[in-house]
Amino acid sequence: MNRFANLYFALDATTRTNDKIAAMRAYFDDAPPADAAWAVYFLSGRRPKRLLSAALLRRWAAESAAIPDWLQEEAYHAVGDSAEAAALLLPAADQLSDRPLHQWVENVIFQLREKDEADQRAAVLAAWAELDDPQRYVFNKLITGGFRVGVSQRLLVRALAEAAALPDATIAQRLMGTWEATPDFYAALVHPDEELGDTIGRPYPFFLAYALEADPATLGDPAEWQVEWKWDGIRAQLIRRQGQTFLWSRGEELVTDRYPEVIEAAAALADCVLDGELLVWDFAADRPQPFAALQQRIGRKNVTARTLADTPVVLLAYDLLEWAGEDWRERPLTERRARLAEIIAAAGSQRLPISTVVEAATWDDLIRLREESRARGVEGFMLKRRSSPYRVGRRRGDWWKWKVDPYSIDAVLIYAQRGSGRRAGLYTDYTFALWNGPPDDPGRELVPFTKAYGGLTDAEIREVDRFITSHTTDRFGPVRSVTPELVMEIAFEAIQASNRHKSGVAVRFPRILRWRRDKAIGEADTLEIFKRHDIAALKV
Ligand SMILES: Nc1ncnc2c1ncn2[C@@H]1O[C@H](COP(=O)(O)OP(=O)(O)OP(=O)(O)O)[C@@H](O)[C@H]1O
Repeated sequence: MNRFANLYFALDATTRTNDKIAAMRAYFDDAPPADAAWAVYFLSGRRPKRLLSAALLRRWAAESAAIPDWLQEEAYHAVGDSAEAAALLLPAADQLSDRPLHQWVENVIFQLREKDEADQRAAVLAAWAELDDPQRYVFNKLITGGFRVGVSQRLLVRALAEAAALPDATIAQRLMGTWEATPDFYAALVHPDEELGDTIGRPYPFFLAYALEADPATLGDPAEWQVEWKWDGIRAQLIRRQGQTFLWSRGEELVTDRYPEVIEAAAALADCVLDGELLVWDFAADRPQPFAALQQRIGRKNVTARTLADTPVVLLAYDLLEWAGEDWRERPLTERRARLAEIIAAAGSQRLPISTVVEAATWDDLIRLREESRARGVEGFMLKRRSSPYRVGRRRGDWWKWKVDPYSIDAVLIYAQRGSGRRAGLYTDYTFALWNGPPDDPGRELVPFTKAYGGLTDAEIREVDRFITSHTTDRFGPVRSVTPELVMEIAFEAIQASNRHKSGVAVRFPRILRWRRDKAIGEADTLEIFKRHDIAALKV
């Protein structure tokens, strides 16, 4: 555990890619395979679900440090993070143990699940007595489900590839799909040639895009690019091998059971692996339904006939990764696309359509066509170099996403709450409101509409924080309501009708674009603005 906590803090201490890779590499060179397997598990973003609430953890820490609740609450507000506050409050450990990571995970952490609260408390107190501050912090994060490390999958892959002296792509693929964090798994992961266990359902790593910020003309001749609509669904890989079908989402979750209509249609496919987008399709209008419709299917394991009828899902295929048992990823896109078209035509299922290629002779034509995106229910274009292979991970150069500009709106800050982590102690969590009537309506009110983050500089955040503490009008638990004075521009990607929100709408990916010091609250937008976007037409 000590070694893993050191790794965690080494990764946290630097933003330099090479230092992060070196820290992981040093860990993998040293750690026993049983520990390395768990490290790979956690570093790749897998983590146990919350086993205990943060509030319980803080209470036990306060009890064992013999401090009153109010002081514990203050400590929490000052630090802004329960795991850290608890780790800091505790008295020094009696006797440090150096039990390896895998024993902590398997014999202590996962065992908490089976215990009642009294036994959990005893186990956690016993653990704290054996751990120093950094280890306690990691332990606390793991049991409260808050463990996050600042390394991307790509860096992890590079560190493992260096440790194993293997190509990055081999490691990336061996990490895909489901696996157990066992010593055997780790040994196979870094083994020079051995294939990992059962590979029939194993997906390929997804190729990801970069956002196109430059003028598209910088990409050269449009004829070299395959242009597709950027669909707003869920990225998925459909695997058809030896009569079996597997469906993986980009989050590396096996979702085969969630979309039975797609799986049924896939029975008509010859052996192949397809990359594509899961979408709820409106067959009458021959266009996708908004993401909100798909959201109703995402978490649902129990798919009823009604659900299938109301939210019919398709896999819109856009690439071919494997054909008749052969890996096709190195072949140029044109070749993959041509074969994909044949495969889709042969399957002949409306559940397995192909992503349309948008034809245009010039970039200007494309700029004009892109204006149709919102009306078509898509997010813009994907540009794919016709000669390119299908690569691993996010690589610049061959796949660009060229999205339509986000919506933006001017809203008024009305509630605030303290943030956590780096900005603990400052009010950084804001709720914004819009007017429910036009400026000449004296009775109009501000209606809360969304939370939004990001977009402000550190100096602005401090300034807003001072404003909030000096303009608080009311408090509800940790939330303060403030005099409506500050106007900020909020961007978002899509709007949905919602009866859960007082404003009647919910927006997707809201974020602060800038502080509009030049606007008074009377100039903020009204809910009316959404009418322009015909939200009533969205089926949610
Ligand atoms: N025609 C298409 N070809 C490839 N990807 C598409 C297409 N239409 C929609 N997509 C989606 O766009 C994403 C491409 O952008 P990126 O690889 O950056 O993923 P992302 O981070 O999920 O992006 P975003 O959040 O912008 O959708 C894919 O993951 C996929 O879900």
